[in-house]
Amino acid sequence: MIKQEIKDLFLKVKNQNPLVHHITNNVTINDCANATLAIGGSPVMATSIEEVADMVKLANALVINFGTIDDETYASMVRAGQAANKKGIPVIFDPVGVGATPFRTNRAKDFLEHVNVSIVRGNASEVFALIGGEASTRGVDSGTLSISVRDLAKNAAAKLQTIAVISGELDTISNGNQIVQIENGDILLTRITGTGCMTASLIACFSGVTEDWFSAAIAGMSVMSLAGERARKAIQDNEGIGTYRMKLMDEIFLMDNQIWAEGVRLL
Ligand SMILES: Nc1ncnc2c1ncn2[C@@H]1O[C@H](COP(=O)(O)OP(=O)(O)OP(=O)(O)O)[C@@H](O)[C@H]1O
Ligand SMILES: Cc1ncsc1CCO
Ligand SMILES: [Mg+2]
Repeated sequence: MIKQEIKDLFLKVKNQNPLVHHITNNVTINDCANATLAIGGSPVMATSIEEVADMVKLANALVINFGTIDDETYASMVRAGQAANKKGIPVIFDPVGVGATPFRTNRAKDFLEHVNVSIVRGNASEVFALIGGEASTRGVDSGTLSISVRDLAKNAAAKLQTIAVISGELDTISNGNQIVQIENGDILLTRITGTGCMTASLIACFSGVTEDWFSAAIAGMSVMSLAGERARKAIQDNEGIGTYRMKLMDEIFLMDNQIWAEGVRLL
């Protein structure tokens, strides 16, 4: 059932070319723009508080990523988020590094008080920190956890009234009732920066063309993990993460409903 709905989303993205407004970090911003283009969306990255609300008026989805947050960018994020809520487009929040420093954790909590987030996408320790857990986020990378990822996804979705997407060895998506896990992935995805950030962009593309944001979240997350698995098979033994990064972008570009349906392993 969910699989058929997701299959239909690939063509919708390609036909509708959703505009995804990002306010994101300055490490992986270019990768996010290219991942958006590769799946069939249009990216725009605009940060000034003077224009973010106007840009949201044109957009089909909004990505907010805390990677290199500062006070000025944060104010723009709140303004853009509120404009997106008013318009009814999905807000995808990537709480990068939350749990690592009090500044990030406090700002993330403040953001959730001011903006209705449709989908939270993070690694396990970031999402755990977001719901008040004692997480061990190492900079922007996930640490160990004292709760199962299934419980974490379900609790986070219920507590934050959102869809929770937790990436990891098994990706876990919950809307508070249902839980879907994705078996695909490859450890090399953790050896290049921005695969999580790009996942949020992919989710935004899918959620910009449907009202079924749960399916959109599963679609975006599984495209990254399946593309990562396929990219590993596409590199030679004497090639490393430089080639892998390029192949990953190729596999996102090549992804369609058929490749997806044949390769995805949902639990
Ligand atoms: N142990 C693992 N084995 C296989 N795949 C993994 C593993 N850990 C993460 N992944 C995959 O890596 C991708 C990114 O997830 P990750 O949890 O590393 O995000 P992240 O920490 O937010 O990344 P970034 O901050 O660099 O953007 C996902 O597709 C996920 O399935
Ligand atoms: C490495 C890094 N530092 C801040 S944002 C970012 C990109 C991955 O999240
Ligand atoms: Mg991340």
